[in-house]
Amino acid sequence: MTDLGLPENILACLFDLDGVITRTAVVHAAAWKETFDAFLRERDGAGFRPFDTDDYAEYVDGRPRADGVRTFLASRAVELPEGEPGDPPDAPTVHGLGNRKNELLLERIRAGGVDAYEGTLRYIEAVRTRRLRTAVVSASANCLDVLRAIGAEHLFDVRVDGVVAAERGLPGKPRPDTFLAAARDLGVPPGRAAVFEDALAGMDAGRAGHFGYVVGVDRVGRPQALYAHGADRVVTDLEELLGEPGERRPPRTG
Ligand SMILES: O=P(O)(O)OC[C@H]1O[C@@H](O)[C@H](O)[C@@H](O)[C@@H]1O
Repeated sequence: MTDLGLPENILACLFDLDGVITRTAVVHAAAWKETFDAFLRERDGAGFRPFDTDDYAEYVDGRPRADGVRTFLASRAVELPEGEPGDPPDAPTVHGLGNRKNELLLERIRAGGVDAYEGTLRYIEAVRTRRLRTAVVSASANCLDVLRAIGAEHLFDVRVDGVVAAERGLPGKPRPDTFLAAARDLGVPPGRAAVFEDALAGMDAGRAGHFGYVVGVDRVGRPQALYAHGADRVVTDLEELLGEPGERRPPRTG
């Protein structure tokens, strides 16, 4: 292992955004809850079953926007027409619900700003100092704006986000294609790239792509779920990985 807590053969690090680099996973989750609860209340009346944190983790977190809508609604045996990407936010369609959520997300981001995980930024700086290559791999179409909000876009050699994936026709997480595309763009085989993810769908993508190492970032106290979905190692903050073997080395003499 290196002093980055990674196997020696790793040449590139592929970072998820929401929940790994920025404290935005909870903002997405809150916008989804408001969207789905309003939809379910209107459909099922006051006794509706609310969207909860398990629903978010299992059906929405890490997936592209429209896939999140489809996967959650399917879990409740609800079918909606697809509609069009430009549907208004009150349209009872997959894209309408997705657009409603995006409005609520952007309102929340405008009001509260975006915070980074400082430990992740320090880790990425250390990775780059050691001349490993870096990519951000996010399902979010808002990825570039969020990175710009924290002034971190220069930390990544490659970006494969919701916009890039749509342009290239890449299926999102839990499929491995966006991570594989990032590794390819960096010129590194998957077996020599490490994936850093907080979402179960992202873990599944890391496992399906046969990446060299998969780090689960546990922000919500569910390490077992991350291991069950393929993590090689689970940390609560990336800074835990810094300097690990170094700490165990005996002090130099002479
Ligand atoms: O709606 P956006 O910004 O394109 O994001 C898509 C998805 O991006 C993922 O990073 C989030 O975990 C999901 O909650 C979100 O739905």
